[in-house]
Amino acid sequence: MTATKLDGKATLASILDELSGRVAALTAAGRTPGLATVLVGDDPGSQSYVRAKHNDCAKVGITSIRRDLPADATQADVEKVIDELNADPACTGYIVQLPLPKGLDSGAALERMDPDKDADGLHPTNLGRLVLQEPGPLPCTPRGVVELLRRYDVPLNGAKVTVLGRGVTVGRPLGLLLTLRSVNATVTLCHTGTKDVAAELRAADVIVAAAGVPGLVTADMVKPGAAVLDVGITRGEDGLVGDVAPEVAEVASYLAPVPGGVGPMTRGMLLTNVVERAERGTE
Ligand SMILES: Nc1nc(=O)c2c([nH]1)NC[C@@H]1CN(c3ccc(C(=O)N[C@@H](CCC(=O)O)C(=O)O)cc3)C=[N+]21
Ligand SMILES: [Mg+2]
Repeated sequence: MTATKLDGKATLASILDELSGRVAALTAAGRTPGLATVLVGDDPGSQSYVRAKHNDCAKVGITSIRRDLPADATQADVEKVIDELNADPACTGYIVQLPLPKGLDSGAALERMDPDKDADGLHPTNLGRLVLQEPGPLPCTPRGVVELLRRYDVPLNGAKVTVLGRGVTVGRPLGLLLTLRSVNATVTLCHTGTKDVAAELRAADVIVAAAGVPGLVTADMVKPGAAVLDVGITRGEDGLVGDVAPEVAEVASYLAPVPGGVGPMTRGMLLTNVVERAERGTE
């Protein structure tokens, strides 16, 4: 078997195309959405992600606002920018690019955001809304995983999904999203305390690997015909490396690779969150 690629790059292009029409309608009504990014420091990876997000905004007609702070910015500097964005009517939603430089408190920064402007869905209020199955912005990477599977007609209703990793941006919220009534998957969330990860993986119809350990998932751990989504990103000497070994493509039915899989979907869901917020209006 050679897996069908779950092509996040092509899917992002479709999503941006769909969003363009919705943004045009908002703009015609005088309500152009605006996405802001808060970037602290000069980590090249973070700079490139932020640049990509602004390029996406330009493609669909979302106004983009960049707030870049130097690496030696203080917590008070960051919080001042957050307060300004909370008050700025041109900013429909925004993100604080993570991780923040050492010494800054990202939890305190996130909590200071207006939860209704949280384009990432990572504010405690929005994570709480997800637990309670109340409407709100959904975390972008988990939403990207579910949306990518939906667009390729990979069933989740009743499926056994094994997630590797319990991080706050992917694993834990993904478990919550997959178990919503509207998705209806059965989830096993594996972490460093899991006794037999290979056995949990072999039982899965869908595997989502978000451990950040290069090559962790090998072909012998995958049930033939399973769908595998790689969300691990490690910056290696020759580019990005995922958690999934390349030979997994020989046993999986579908594979979302790194790069070109879930990463671009994360960006698509960020813009979707902003457009949805603009469509709802600000009350
Ligand atoms: N507040 C916040 N929100 C985030 O959503 C957030 C963050 N902080 N910090 C860092 C992580 C990482 N992340 C990615 C987004 C897009 C790609 C992406 O588009 N990747 C492409 C190419 C990447 C490349 O070539 O460098 C791909 O996988 O094909 C990857 C990773 C969002 N993050
Ligand atoms: Mg995001």
